Amino acid sequence: MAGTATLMALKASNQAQQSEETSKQERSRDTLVLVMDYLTSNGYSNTASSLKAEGGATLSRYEGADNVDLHTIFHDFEEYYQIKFGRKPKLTRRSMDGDDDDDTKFARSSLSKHSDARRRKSELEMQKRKEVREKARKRSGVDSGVLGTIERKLGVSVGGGGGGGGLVGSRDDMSITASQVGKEKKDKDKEDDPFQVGGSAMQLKPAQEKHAAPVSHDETPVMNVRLLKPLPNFGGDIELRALGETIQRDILQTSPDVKWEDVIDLDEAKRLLKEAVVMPIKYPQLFTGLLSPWCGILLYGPPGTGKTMLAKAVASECNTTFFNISASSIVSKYRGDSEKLIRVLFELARRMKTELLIQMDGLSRGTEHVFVLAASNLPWDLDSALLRRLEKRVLVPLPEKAARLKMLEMHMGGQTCDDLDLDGCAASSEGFSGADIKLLCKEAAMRPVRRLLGKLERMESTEGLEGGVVEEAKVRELVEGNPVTQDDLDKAIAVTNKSGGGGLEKKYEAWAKAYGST
Ligand SMILES: Nc1ncnc2c1ncn2[C@@H]1O[C@H](COP(=O)(O)OP(=O)(O)OP(=O)(O)O)[C@@H](O)[C@H]1O
Repeated sequence: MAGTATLMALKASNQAQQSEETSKQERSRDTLVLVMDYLTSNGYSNTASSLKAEGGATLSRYEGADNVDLHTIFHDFEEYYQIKFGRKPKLTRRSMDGDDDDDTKFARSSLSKHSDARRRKSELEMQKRKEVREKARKRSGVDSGVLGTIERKLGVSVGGGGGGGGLVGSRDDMSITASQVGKEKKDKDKEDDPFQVGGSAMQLKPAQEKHAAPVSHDETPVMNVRLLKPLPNFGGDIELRALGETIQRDILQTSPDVKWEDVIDLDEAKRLLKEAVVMPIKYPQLFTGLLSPWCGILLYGPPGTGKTMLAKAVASECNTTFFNISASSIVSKYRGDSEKLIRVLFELARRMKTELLIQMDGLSRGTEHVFVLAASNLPWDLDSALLRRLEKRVLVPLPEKAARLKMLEMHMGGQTCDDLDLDGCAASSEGFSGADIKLLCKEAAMRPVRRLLGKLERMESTEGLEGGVVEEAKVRELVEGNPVTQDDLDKAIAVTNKSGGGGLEKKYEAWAKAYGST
């Protein structure tokens, strides 16, 4: 029995050793492949060819995967390090024997070829460093083959001891860093505890910011700044935590301060949102059993029609936390990792107890409930499984004439204007979105300012104010004598193009008939 156990233990240890060896080899191969990709995409084609030749057939059979390159790895490592230690990692250091012009020389040599003399010199230096490092490695029993090749081909010095330097830190550097990491980790463990206030600094706001002091009305309006709890540690999964940080950066920590009245028209959408979020918070007793609140609402329609405004109104009205996650932040930043990002998003939303869940508990009668408000310009491209979960789908259309008139009145209300034919403007701005109307008004209001700027410049020179400014009272007087005219408004309509529906109105309506649910 004892003999069998020993045999099995030996076998297991042998297997572990083998798999470690395989991983090491794969890592070396992957490093080379990524370096080769990097060299090729950065114009070091000769070096890349030599590397390929020297790497042999194995290297030719591989190429970098779609969603990874050296640059991304460095970037992600920097982010991870920044999150963990609150500072950027030091990846390079100035070579002791390099002169101050090295950076310029490097830049120049990146564009042109090295001179022979310089190449010989650097080869000699590299050889010297390699020998030093080899000795050190022999002492520590670490293999040097693959890295040695990379160093040579990159022309990068990977120094041993104190005198090294170059693009990549030496292994000696790494081990020093690692031991510092170990030390810092001990000191930081307390800070990194997700349940300790005062932990990971990035996502925490000082407590006193929670109730920002009111400011005078001409300053930024009072924002209800929220105190976010530190991130959970996601069972120690560093990657998930980093994703969590990304999402948390997209959480609006201030109340967006948009009221229902600020959103013109869109009564159907407002009704549904109130029904789904606002009222269940106020009257949870009414929304139980079959009447449990909606879990997801999709707002769809042309760009600039008020979908984001509606979401902000919900967030302000219910004092909920607003995660504004756009498709681009999901797709571009973590290419290929969008599933993970979504998982973290939900994980985070479930754990945001102080702000979100206490509110959401009201909605979900104690179970962890997250309400999803999605917005899309292209609803027909959405996955049907996702659509099914967005129980209510509301079209947010281009504004009708009456709504356009209200928008024009709202924007032009604060301007010094002649008697403007806003009704006529509303009639001739058919097809404009709310955002287009805002642009149109800005353009109209800008025209008198342009005239004024010329006058102000002339005044500066006649009053000997070169470089100085004309008195505020005088500027105000000039503004009052220079209102927005009907001609300004007409010209603004003429130069402002609709960005809205792009002729898709019929398509939105058809989709609304087929899939809409209000
Ligand atoms: N119904 C509306 N009432 C008041 N303002 C509006 C309305 N619709 C649009 N606006 C104006 O247009 C701007 C852009 O609106 P918003 O960001 O809500 O559009 P959106 O539908 O989310 O656009 P996109 O689909 O491109 O993200 C708002 O800041 C606001 O000034």
